[in-house]
Amino acid sequence: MNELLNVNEVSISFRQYVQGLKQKNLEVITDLSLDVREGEIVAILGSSGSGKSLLAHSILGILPENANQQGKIIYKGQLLDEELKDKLRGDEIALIPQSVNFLDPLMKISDQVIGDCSEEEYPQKKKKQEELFKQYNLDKDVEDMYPFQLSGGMARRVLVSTALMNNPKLVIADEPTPGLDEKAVAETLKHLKQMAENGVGVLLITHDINAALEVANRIAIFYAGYVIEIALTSDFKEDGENLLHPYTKALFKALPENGFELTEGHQPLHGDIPEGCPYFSRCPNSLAKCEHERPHLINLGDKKVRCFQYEKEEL
Ligand SMILES: Nc1ncnc2c1ncn2[C@@H]1O[C@H](COP(=O)(O)OP(=O)(O)OP(=O)(O)O)[C@@H](O)[C@H]1O
Ligand code: NI
Repeated sequence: MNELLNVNEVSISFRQYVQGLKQKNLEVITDLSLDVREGEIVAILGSSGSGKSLLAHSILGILPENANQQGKIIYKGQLLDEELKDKLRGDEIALIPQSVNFLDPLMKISDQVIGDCSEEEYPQKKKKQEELFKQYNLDKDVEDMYPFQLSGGMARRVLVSTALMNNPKLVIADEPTPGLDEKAVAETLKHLKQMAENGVGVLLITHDINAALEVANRIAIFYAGYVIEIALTSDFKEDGENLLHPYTKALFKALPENGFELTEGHQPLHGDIPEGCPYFSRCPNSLAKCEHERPHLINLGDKKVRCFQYEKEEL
């Protein structure tokens, strides 16, 4: 599978004013690395507020003004700078937004799915929209409806159709499942799978571990703004023996089918990250150096882990 997206040591922080004119830098994402290949679903699993949407917005080039980004994002071998992001956004790189509020309440559905286009382009775009509606089970009369007339499931299918209008190569789905009933979740996940089968690379942002386990090929686990492990989804099956990081192992044990065995403590918050390994205070097998030294993301081939225990195995 060819590599599509390569996020290389990206950090995102915000300048904040504290006590008058004193500035503080609040780092939300630190040295984040991950890659997505064609036809692959990579899930990013992290708790609320861990910076998942920020990563999506950074890839799309829609970060807020006061954000500061470091590191490199490579798309198909090319540096994804602001100019290229502008060019590809909504085209080769598409977002399935977190909320159906992204739909314009005052605009007819077909017009917003098709988007701005020239008169010459219109017939072809209209044809594509009709094909997508058929594929996603949206009746012809939905075309002339307004968002308030759609059920939740229909609105989600409209968002999926909108993302697919311009045949994207990379789709970023930002928490597409919260608040949906079981059937709608299954349907959304099925759509993501279909995209991947058609060669699209999908970055699935979620805090729903079960959704990630169901469709992803690989799962990147966020902890305190770091990716602490990139695991194969199959590592979460059976007894979880193949998982590497102690946090991922704890997460696995906390799955309902494994008895909700939670570890003590909580994730350090932005701006309060210790100088050493962010998991040090909770880790059952920490080494002396973990307190003051931070491990990098150790490359073990398809899998990666940020933990000194695996240093000797690095490729
Ligand atoms: N414009 C901003 N200025 C300052 N801090 C911000 C700004 N936008 C986001 N943040 C900070 O970044 C953190 C991460 O936000 P983000 O929306 O990426 O989280 P998330 O992982 O997507 O959460 P959720 O699961 O709730 O969607 C927030 O907790 C907030 O502290
Ligand atoms: Ni979010």
